[in-house]
Amino acid sequence: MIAIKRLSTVDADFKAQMDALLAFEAAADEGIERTVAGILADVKARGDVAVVEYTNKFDRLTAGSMADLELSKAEMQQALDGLPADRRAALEAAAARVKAYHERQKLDGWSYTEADGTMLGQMITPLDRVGLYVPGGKAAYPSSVLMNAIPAKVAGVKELIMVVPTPDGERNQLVLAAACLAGVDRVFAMGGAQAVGALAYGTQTVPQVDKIVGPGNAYVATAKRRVFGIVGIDMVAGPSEILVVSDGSGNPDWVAMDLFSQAEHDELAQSILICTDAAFIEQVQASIEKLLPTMPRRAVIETSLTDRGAFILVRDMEEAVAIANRVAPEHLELALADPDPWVAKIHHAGAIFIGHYTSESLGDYCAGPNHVLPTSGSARFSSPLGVYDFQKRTSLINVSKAGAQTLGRIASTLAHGEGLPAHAKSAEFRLEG
Ligand SMILES: NC(=O)c1ccc[n+]([C@@H]2O[C@H](COP(=O)([O-])OP(=O)(O)OC[C@H]3O[C@@H](n4cnc5c(N)ncnc54)[C@H](O)[C@@H]3O)[C@@H](O)[C@H]2O)c1
Ligand SMILES: N[C@H](CO)Cc1c[nH]c[nH+]1
Ligand SMILES: [Zn+2]
Repeated sequence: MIAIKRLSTVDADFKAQMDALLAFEAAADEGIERTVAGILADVKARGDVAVVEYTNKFDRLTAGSMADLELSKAEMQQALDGLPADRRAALEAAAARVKAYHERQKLDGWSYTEADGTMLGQMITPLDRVGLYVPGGKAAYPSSVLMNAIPAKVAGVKELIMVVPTPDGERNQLVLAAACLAGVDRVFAMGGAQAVGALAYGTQTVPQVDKIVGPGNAYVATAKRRVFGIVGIDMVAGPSEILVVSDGSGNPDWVAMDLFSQAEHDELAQSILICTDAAFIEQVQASIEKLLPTMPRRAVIETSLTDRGAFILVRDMEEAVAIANRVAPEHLELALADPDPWVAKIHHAGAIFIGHYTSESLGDYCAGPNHVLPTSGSARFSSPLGVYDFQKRTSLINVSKAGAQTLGRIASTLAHGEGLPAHAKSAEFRLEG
């Protein structure tokens, strides 16, 4: 039997068990921190040479220089042109849906003018150049190309630099086709902390970007955290997570497969079922036993489920919702007979999948919302990747002569209060009489 942790809210030590289940924080692991710090320092010091060395080592390549790692526009176009018709149609359909959703997110500037003629406002500008991290270690992610690039394009970012690891030199054609379709400007076949370092510091070949976005494993998430400040980052989007809230309605096979769908990403992924019905938990366990042997990625799924998965039995839906908010999962499925009343009670989740027909996997590919989502509880303070991540706000202030009289007096008084006389004088010089 696959040994998945069993928790129940009636257990005396339930809170401690929950803390242990969630305490695991791969991106903060000391060993990973040390490795990533070393790689970043080396990339900063030696640029291209270090990036090529680490890429050869971790992705088992034999690149002689950075030129060997940059993909040409022609190669991307060939990948798009060479796609089988069904794949191209699926890619285009997903891209169109993602674009339509994200176009609604675009922020517009605004301004207003006061009675004395003073104008105040906010101007929105796109970022100049962004780095898109597309994961590629354990699986290939053409969908992540679309999720990263389309909102950047909608925002009007001028230059998109994509990095993607190509283990053993395997260049995934769907990934390249997606990059071509989405209008990515340059693509480098590199990943991990070395790719994040190259984008953050710039190298002889890789241009320094203003912001790095996109999901990745614990090395990528740790590297993004460490370069924050030199460049912007979107969020901590690490190993995938799913939390299914069930009332015992629905099909246990569907729930089992939904748990697998995130577990198959990574041994460090986390799949949790919260259920009000003990008998249904047993049915899901039986479905897991039945379905797991059929899964090509069963080894990854089994490790993820046994190391990080859990079944949590709750007394009622109020408890289920409270625990879901405590977990703040990347993906939350409400596998309920009547889900709608519970949606507004969820305050912390990257994305909510409502009702039995909304499998999380539809959101991964083509529903429209972004699949780059906050993990490790960071949905408490972070949002899905969106157009707003690629836009900046700048304040606009145009004070009229009359406005300078009113504001000048207020500013002068406060500046004297702060002991900053130059500030006071600068305002007072503009006062009349
Ligand atoms: N949160 C989200 O929105 C989201 C979306 C898609 C995928 N994901 C997650 O992204 C992750 C993708 O991970 P992946 O591994 O497939 O690809 P990845 O591209 O994130 O990582 C691969 C790279 O990690 C580096 N690396 C691996 N082992 C290393 C080591 N021992 N030392 C130093 N560097 C090392 C290598 O440079 C390698 O190229 C998964 O955890 C998946 O769940 C998250
Ligand atoms: N579930 C991932 C986000 O955690 C996204 C993805 C891409 N492909 C399949 N799944
Ligand atoms: Zn997924």
